[in-house]
Amino acid sequence: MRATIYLVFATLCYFAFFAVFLYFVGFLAGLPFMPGHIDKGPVASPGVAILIDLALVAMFGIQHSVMARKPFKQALTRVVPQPLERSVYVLASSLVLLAVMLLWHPLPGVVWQIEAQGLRMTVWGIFVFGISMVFLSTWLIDHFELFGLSQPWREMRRKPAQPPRFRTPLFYRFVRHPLYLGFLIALWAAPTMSAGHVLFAFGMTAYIFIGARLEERDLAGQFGETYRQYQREVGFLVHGAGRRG
Ligand SMILES: C[S@@+](CC[C@H](N)C(=O)[O-])C[C@H]1O[C@@H](n2cnc3c(N)ncnc32)[C@H](O)[C@@H]1O
Repeated sequence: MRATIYLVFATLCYFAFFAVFLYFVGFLAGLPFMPGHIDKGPVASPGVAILIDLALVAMFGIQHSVMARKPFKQALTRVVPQPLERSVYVLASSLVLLAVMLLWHPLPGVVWQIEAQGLRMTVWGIFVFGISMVFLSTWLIDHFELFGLSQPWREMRRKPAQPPRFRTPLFYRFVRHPLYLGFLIALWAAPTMSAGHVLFAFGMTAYIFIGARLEERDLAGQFGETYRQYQREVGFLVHGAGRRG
């Protein structure tokens, strides 16, 4: 019964994540039918809007970075059952991302606008490619493990917890962070780029670089020489660039 409740909770967290992820795609794309998006939302003077938006991005970065670290996970499992630790992280991340999007204050002003229809469509194609790369990368690592469903499923089937596995399929043979690369592509591939969109893209780009460095420190600790060898052979975000000697 307890294991079933865990699985139900984890499934709810998973669908919450999925809904927020879809909303994020629409937010970033500025879909006009959305109640709010990167260029539509609460109005404030530019100075106030910038401060609020920077605080939101910082909140996202801090929550992600702190909750993903081992000491926090260990502390969390003192109050949350081990099989639900990942689901709680997924739920917290989804809620924080939702808050960022709902509280986001658009900034007026266009930084660039592509006029040619063909070129606009090409940039939209690149955006879709970036989002697809994010989604596909989750499956390459282990989608259900990453989003906290495998853990309670194993508990229900009375299987032992599995240690993390290091994987390098497909994209991971060319760059160490394809999922983050997909995000970066989607953040910057905009046919019309507003000042607010640039602020969001800059903030998230900074977080991605910091987050990836922290993640690599953990991965090197977990997988030792195997990961350090991978760092020497495979580029950081671009094939052949950012290898660590
Ligand atoms: C949101 S994913 C991002 C993965 C990677 N940074 C990327 O951009 O593709 C973060 C999780 O993936 C795990 N991870 C990163 N690289 C991995 C690899 N090559 N094999 C298995 N797990 C990996 C990390 O330990 C972390 O739990």
